[in-house]
Amino acid sequence: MKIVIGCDQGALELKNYIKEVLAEFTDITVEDVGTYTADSVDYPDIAEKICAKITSGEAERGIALCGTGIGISIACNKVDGIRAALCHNVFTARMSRQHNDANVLAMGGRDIGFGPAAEMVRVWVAEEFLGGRHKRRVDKIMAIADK
Ligand SMILES: O=C(CO)[C@H](O)[C@H](O)[C@H](O)COP(=O)(O)O
Repeated sequence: MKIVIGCDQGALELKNYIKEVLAEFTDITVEDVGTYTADSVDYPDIAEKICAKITSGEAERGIALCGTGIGISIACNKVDGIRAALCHNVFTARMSRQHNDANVLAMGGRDIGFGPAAEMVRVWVAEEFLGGRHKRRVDKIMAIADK
């Protein structure tokens, strides 16, 4: 599985740490679309880069990070085909995969500590979508864009 990861200046350290966590997985490749320095950038630009990799099929999933995770998750969810979940703990990270088939995990670098973030990422990359009644609901979410 290929995962695309990106952040703004509010989550640069968290992004670099998460890349170390993802390196534990031999079956995961990571593409970092920035930002790469502490200089201020606009998180919607990063969100667009992340989502483009997913909608083009270059990456299966994404991890999107800003100070709170709020702005970048809002931006990602403007892109058709993206289901970005702003998660705060292992439970929400797990549910975002099992029930929502989230293809983007959003977190806040000024919110989540490195330890909890590592556990969330490990769970999120491993969990599968449960389908069934959840597929019906996810299908309804995705159909909203066509209305
Ligand atoms: O978008 C956000 C809030 O939803 C993020 O937290 C941003 O990282 C934050 O707004 C950036 O703030 P900064 O003061 O420009 O670093």
